[in-house]
Amino acid sequence: MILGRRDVLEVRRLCKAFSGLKAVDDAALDVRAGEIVALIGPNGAGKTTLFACIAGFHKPDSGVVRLDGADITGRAPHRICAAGMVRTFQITQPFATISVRENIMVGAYARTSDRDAAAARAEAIARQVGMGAQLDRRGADLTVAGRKRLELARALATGPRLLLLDEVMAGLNPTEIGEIVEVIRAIRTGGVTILLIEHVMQAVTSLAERVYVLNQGRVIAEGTPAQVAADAGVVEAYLGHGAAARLGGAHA
Ligand SMILES: Nc1ncnc2c1ncn2[C@@H]1O[C@H](COP(=O)(O)OP(=O)(O)OP(=O)(O)O)[C@@H](O)[C@H]1O
Repeated sequence: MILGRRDVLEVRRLCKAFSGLKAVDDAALDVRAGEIVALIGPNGAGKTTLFACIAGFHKPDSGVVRLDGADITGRAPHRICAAGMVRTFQITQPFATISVRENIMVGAYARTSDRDAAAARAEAIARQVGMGAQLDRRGADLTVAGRKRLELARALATGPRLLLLDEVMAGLNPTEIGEIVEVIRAIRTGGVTILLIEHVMQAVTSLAERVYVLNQGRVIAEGTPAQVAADAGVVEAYLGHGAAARLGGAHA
């Protein structure tokens, strides 16, 4: 047992329905200080909705979200950001006509109102995510990989203790995935705790100490990447009813 690792994030009995569809159904999870935790699950499992409820973009129907022990359930995103938690978005939307530097400064203004300080912070963070040479490029001129890095940088510029990453590797090639995995690892080494939604299993396996699996709004498994990959219920959720038996003894 690891002693002394406190919970940064606690989610309990969280529910969110859309017109009767239970997108998140009694979900619970914990993220401890310094961890990288992954949230995985088939398409439509409720991962993004759970993130949105945690970060204040949706008001949950019921349940509790605690950040460092404080109840933040239903608080507005900017207040949650000020409290030290920020999320990125799956669909990246950089400001197209302004530079990478200015895009990152938008995040930095969450911590400072001084323009020079925000610019200096933006430049330091750009270097941290490997965008030091692209500071003057316009948002519109970035590749998919560049937009993903910028999304990460904008979030990081707000100075979070807990960073929620929604599919930052989607659409990237294996080389780009390898590079962003290293960036994420370095962010954690710098003291930021990370919860990430990810479909790229190679990245989940190499980054995450623990994984939660969501299916139809419910957490169906939790454990190390190897433990959840060997879980019959998880195999069923991804591949359909009876899959575990069809795959044979290893998953039965
Ligand atoms: N704003 C909304 N209004 C109505 N239904 C929604 C809304 N957002 C999500 N849903 C539905 O809630 C369910 C969960 O969606 P969600 O996007 O959270 O899943 P996901 O696990 O993030 O999926 P993916 O991996 O495909 O991004 C889906 O059935 C989706 O259609």
